[in-house]
Amino acid sequence: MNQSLTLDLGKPGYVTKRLAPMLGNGILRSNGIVWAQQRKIIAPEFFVDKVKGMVGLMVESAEPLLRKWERCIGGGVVAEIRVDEDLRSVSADVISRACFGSSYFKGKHIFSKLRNLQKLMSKQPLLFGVPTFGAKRESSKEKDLMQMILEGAINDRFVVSKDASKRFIVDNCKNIYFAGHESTAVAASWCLMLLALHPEWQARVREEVAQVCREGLIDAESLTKMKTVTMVIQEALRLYPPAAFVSREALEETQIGHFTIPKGVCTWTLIPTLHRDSNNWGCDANEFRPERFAHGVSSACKVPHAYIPFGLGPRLCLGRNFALAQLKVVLSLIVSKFTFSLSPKYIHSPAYRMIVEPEHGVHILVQRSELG
Ligand code: HEM
Repeated sequence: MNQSLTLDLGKPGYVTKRLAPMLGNGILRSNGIVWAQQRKIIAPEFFVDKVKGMVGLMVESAEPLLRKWERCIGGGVVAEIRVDEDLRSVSADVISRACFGSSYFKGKHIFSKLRNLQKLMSKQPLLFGVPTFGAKRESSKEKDLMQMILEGAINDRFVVSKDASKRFIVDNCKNIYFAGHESTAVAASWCLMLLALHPEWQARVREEVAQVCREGLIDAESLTKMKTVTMVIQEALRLYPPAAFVSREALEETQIGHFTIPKGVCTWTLIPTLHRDSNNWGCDANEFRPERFAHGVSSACKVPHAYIPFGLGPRLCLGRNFALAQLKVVLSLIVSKFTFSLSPKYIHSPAYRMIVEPEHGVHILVQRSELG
């Protein structure tokens, strides 16, 4: 279903209607030719080369978290920290700086309003996902993502009037924030939970980061060398994929393989079910074993197409490279500065809401690492 190229399969009406006040007509809820056009304009801004240029700002965005945790430990040995909100702030800051050229901390009131809106909406069983946009970075000559996307929109024959390009930009700012902020933060929380539970993998990650980051410097080149970190992230996204499902509606009668899907019928792909299928992953499907990804996804399971934390096919996540880079930066910084274990306060309860999140948060006990 997800691999089908037909524009006759789209986001279901019942989902898009509810998300309309939050997402306007942006890429997440649009279908058909309107979606194809938006994708064409936005996609190039998330290509690997563009993301490489954002690693520096990802590191900058994570620094306040490191300083905060340092302060929490203070003169003591160990501090108990609930990581979720701190990771959400990092994620919001990264996306805000990268896309909108402004700092999360400056636009905090906008974020909290949008988060409240998302909290309300996540009480309804929907898909995954929250939004913002802010003022332009005053002094920077660099173009931020949104400026480039806006230029793409203005130069595009489909987005003709000034009003249409304004609408396009505002709606897609919300969409990118919605799609990227929460999901990446939650993925980072799950990674920390699993690393807290598996000190042997924490040690391996710490060792790798020390080896690949010369003088402790994390840059685009060092990220490409982080094999262990990548395996840990892949395994965390397998066990706790932030997007619980992808859904499609047949906008017209559609043929998929031997099946004829009548117009108006909705289909769902349940990602956690695929990711824990022992027929595909083996009898240890429910266990945390990052080494299964040592030779890539294709060797980790029988049917690699059933590993879809970022979806599959034409609507594959646009922010995949962005999210993976951010996760590597955040994890490698935290693991190189701190050692941590799960706090007795942690209650394991993955909640299947708009995204699969730890219902009671992730509490860890943090100490300064000897390397940090
Ligand atoms: C770990 C983090 C993330 C996960 C697990 C994730 C997951 C997904 C999934 C499963 C889809 C496909 C939805 C579908 O087929 O219906 C998707 C789409 C999308 N994602 Fe992500 N995502 C993440 C991070 C991001 C980030 C950081 C951004 C942007 C900066 C982003 C932007 C988008 C956009 C724009 C789409 C819609 C693509 C389209 O409909 O053409 N995502 N994401």
